[in-house]
Amino acid sequence: MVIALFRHGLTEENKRKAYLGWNDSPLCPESKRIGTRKRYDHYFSSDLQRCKTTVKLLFPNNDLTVLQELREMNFGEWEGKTYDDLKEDKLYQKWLSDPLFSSPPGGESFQTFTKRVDTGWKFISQHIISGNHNSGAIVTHGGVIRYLLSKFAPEQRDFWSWQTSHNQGYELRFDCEGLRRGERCISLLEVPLMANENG
Ligand SMILES: Cc1cc2ncn([C@H]3O[C@H](COP(=O)(O)O)[C@@H](O)[C@H]3O)c2cc1C
Repeated sequence: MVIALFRHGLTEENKRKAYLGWNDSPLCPESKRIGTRKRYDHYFSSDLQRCKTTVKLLFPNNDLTVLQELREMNFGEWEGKTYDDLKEDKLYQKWLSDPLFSSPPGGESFQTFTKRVDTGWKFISQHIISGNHNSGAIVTHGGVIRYLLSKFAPEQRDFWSWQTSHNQGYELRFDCEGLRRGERCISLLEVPLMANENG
């Protein structure tokens, strides 16, 4: 069984390097030209528009389940702000030095974020297993992908060491029992996206 992870296309706020969690931002024109020939049995997307637009671009006309649990971490008062905007803020400095154990004001802690993503993952894995599907693809956010790779990639690496590009996804291959038991996957494959000739 394969579960693929794709990050949404580049947005205007990503370009500005602003914190973008539960706020949204339109995809840049260049990210609308991305495509893939890969196809999966079922598709899942974060409910934020940048992911819903991307899933339609990559996998048009397919069965889609939209899940709020697949959202990026909520950055609260820091949404839309950049490092330069925040660098003098004491709470921000504390979060940067210890992001797993402090949280943005009005936002989510890392623990709340990961618990929510775990709920989404459980739903997705049960959906794939009970539907006898061989594969599923998830279109979500950078932080969600990093967390899922730190938890399910064959090789144990921490959250920060994973790269999440807008131009490349990952396929995680599980055996059915391993997926059911929440174990790490058997193999991990990088899946480059390509420029869509129709774009
Ligand atoms: C713990 C944590 C620390 C982060 N630091 C930056 N981002 C990242 O989160 C967002 C990536 O989301 P998108 O894929 O929608 O562009 C970026 O705004 C970037 O700030 C983080 C995310 C998490 C979970």
